[in-house]
Parts: sequence; structure tokens; C-alpha cells
Amino acid sequence: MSIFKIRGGKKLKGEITPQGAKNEALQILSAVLLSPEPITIHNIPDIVDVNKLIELIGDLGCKVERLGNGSCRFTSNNINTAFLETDEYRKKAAALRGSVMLLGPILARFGKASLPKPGGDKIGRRRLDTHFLGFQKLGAKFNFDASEHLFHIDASELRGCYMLLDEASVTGTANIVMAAVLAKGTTTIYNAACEPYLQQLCLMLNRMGAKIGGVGSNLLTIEGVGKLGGTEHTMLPDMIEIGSFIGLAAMTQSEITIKNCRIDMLGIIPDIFRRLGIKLEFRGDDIYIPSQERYEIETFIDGSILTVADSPWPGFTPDLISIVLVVATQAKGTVLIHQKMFESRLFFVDKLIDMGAQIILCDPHRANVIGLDRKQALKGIKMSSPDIRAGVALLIAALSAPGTSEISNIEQIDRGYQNIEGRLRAIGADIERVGGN
Ligand SMILES: CC(=O)N[C@H]1[C@@H](OP(=O)(O)OP(=O)(O)OC[C@H]2O[C@@H](n3ccc(=O)[nH]c3=O)[C@H](O)[C@@H]2O)O[C@H](CO)[C@@H](O)[C@@H]1O
Ligand SMILES: C=C(OP(=O)(O)O)C(=O)O
Repeated sequence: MSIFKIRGGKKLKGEITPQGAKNEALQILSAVLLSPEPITIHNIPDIVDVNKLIELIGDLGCKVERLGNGSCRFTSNNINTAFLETDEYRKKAAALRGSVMLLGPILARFGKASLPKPGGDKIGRRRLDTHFLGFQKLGAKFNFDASEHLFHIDASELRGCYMLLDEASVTGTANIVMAAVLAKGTTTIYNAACEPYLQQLCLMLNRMGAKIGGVGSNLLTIEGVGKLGGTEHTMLPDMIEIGSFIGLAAMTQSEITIKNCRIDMLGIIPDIFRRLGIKLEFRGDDIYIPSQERYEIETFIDGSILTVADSPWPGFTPDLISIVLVVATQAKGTVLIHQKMFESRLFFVDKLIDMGAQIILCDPHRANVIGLDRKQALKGIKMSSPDIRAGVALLIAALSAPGTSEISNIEQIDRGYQNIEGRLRAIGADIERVGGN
């Protein structure tokens, strides 16, 4: 098991390019199973979760041709659904969250699918009701084998219908869309999630011949088609990485340019960081963050303390809440961080408190951060990364903290950040991976 050893307290400087979006990649790679024709995908991030999903798709019989430079061609003309019955499939699919999105395409094309309880971050309850209720509305039958932790779904024929989702689940919406594109008749999904990941998925499916209307809204209309063809698709830059780099620049008082951000797809993200007092400049499609000695958290218009809370898109993504929290520890002012969606994502604040941050964890969902305003630096310590985004928040804290920090359990960070130590070293960070591989 390797760890990151970080000697912090240094200002960084330079340009950094975000990788392709992890959560988009997991949807797009699942969708390649929907067509027997070749589909070429570009800007695929080289990260653990994505590589595991590519391996799974290959195990299922999809021909995977690595074209180099983050591009791959997938041809799913010889899918072996018997692999779904193997222990190997169960073991591999249980290792990541994204595997849940294999269900929609497999069900659409082959009428039968199964899945172990998928993995992903341990950040509280992560139910899958939306997925299965949606499949059920389309005519599938499912049962959960509690002894084996296995979901079985059967559908000889999927039929379009109207459905109101119980919540705007990101992977749930993607799964139902992928099941509905090949169903008979028209499906209308209300309360659909509409993250850029989903917009990208729908646009790709339409290029393959699907008929999806309402893309980008919470009302999707899908006219089922008989078959889908091949296409090419390029992943967006990862908006969570972009937010992480903005936070990193602010915490370490660094001058950083984040290249090719697709600013038009970032929604409210830049505004939230600006409300923390961070100066951002849009230069074409790059985001320039000047070195800032201090930054001051705004209040609400009436003078009351700012709250930063997550909500489904176009609200603020829950995946950046941990980053906002860490950035606030060195701001001037106070902010209430409200992580509404997940129950166990804020416990990492204990580690920040050990580093000297002033935080009151009010309950599992809310933390009050009283910024230190640089009067005192955080101090380097040994810590373990509990989940992917808390891991990167701790990494940012460590890079800002004079002295040496060690972060263990960095497999969590590797799930979603490509060669993070190499890219940070290129802008001047003193970070090394020690032990393991
Ligand atoms: C592989 C992948 O793409 N993972 C992302 C995906 O996970 P995932 O698709 O698993 O997350 P969901 O959107 O289903 O739900 C996330 C959490 O929010 C709650 N919820 C959801 C919708 C809603 O309207 N109200 C509500 O309370 C759910 O109960 C759950 O606890 O979306 C999450 C929410 O953006 C992100 O954190 C994950 O990084
Ligand atoms: C929670 C996340 O990932 P996953 O859904 O794969 O666990 C995340 O990307 O922040």
C-alpha cells in the first residue's frame, strides 16, 4: 500500500490541464454496449475506476482497442452474457459504483441482467431504488437476493411509459435512459438528473441514432428505436478536478492557470468559489487564479453567514463540498457547509481539526468553518484518506501546511485523479508516492 509524502507550505505556479471527466466516462463507457458497431471515445481518464470498467466491458466480450493518448475504440458485436453469471464478474462489478450502469444497456439489448451491490465511496447510504423502480416501470421484473447481495433483472421486452423519478439520481437517470433508448414506444422521464455527464451521454446516444428530447432539462422524452449505430465521442474536462485545482490554488496562495475548462459547462461552480473570496479570471477557456495572500468569505445580502450546500444540477455538486470546506479553513470569515446528499462525507474534518483548522461539526451533514485568515498555518500530520474527495481535500490541506504530512489509503484518490502527484510536481509541489505501486 503506498502513501503520499508531502512537504507543504510552498507556493505552486504554472499551468495544469484537467483530465477527462470520471463520472461522464463511467456513463459513456457503459453506453458502448448499446450498439454492435464501433464507438470511438476520446479523452478517457487513466484512473482506477475507469480502467476497471473498461476491463469489465472487455470481459463481457466487447472488443477494446487502445488507440493511445486517451482514445479507445469499442466494438460490442459479440457480447457474452454468460459472464454475468460468473464469480469473476461479481467480484469485479462490486469494486466500483460505475458498474451499476452496465445494467441499462445489457437489459436493453439482451433482456436480462444481474449485478452485485456496486462499490464506490463509503459516504453513507447509497440506495439504488431509482434505478430499479425505473426499470420496473419499463416492464422489467427485479429481485434482490439479500443472501448473495445480488440484483436480478428480467425483461423480455421493455416498453416506453411516463415516469416520475423518486429522486434525480445521476447514475439512475443514465441507466433508465440507456434502457429506454431501445424500448418500444416513448418514455418520458420527469425529475431526471441533468448533470453535464448526462447531457453528454444523451448527445452521444442521439449521434448513435437515439431520439432523446429535452437534453439538459429534468424532462426527457425518449422515442425508442430498433437499433443504434457507432459514433465518436470526446469526454468533457473533469469539473470536479477543475474545482479541486481552484481550491488548491487558493489554499496554497499559488498562481495557477487551469487549461481548457469548458467554462460553459461548469454551471455554478466558479461562482461558489468566488463567494469564498477567491479571484478567478476567465481567459478564453482557461481559468486563471492569481496568487492571493488572503480571501474573504462573502455573507448573504442581509449580512447573515453564508451557507454552501449541495443539490442536484444545476445546483452545486456534492463532490466539491469537501474541497470548499478545506478552502474555507484559511479564509477570512465563516461559512456553514451543508452536505445534504450524503451522510458520512464530513467526518474527515477531524483530520483538519488535528491540523489546526477551526471547524465545528454540527451533525453528520453540517460543519461550521471559522476561517483562520492565515493567522496560523495548518500543520502537517499523518492521516488516512476516507474517500476520494476528502482525500483530495486532505491533500490540498497538506500542500498548504508547512512541515511533512503523510496520507495513506491513497487508492481512494487514485480512483478518480490521474497521476495526481506527477501533475502537481510539474507545478512545483513537493509530493512523492512512497511504497507499493
Ligand atoms: C459514478 C457517479 O456518477 N457518481 C456520482 C453520482 O452518484 P450516484 O448516481 O450514485 O448518486 P445519486 O444521484 O443517485 O444520489 C446521490 C445521493 O444524493 C441523494 N439525492 C439524490 C438526488 C436528489 O434529488 N436528492 C437526494 O437526496 C441520494 O439519496 C444519494 O444519497 O452522483 C452523485 C451526486 O451528484 C455524485 O456524488 C457521485 O460522484
Ligand atoms: C462519490 C464519488 O464517486 P463514486 O460515485 O464512484 O463513489 C465521487 O466521484 O465523488
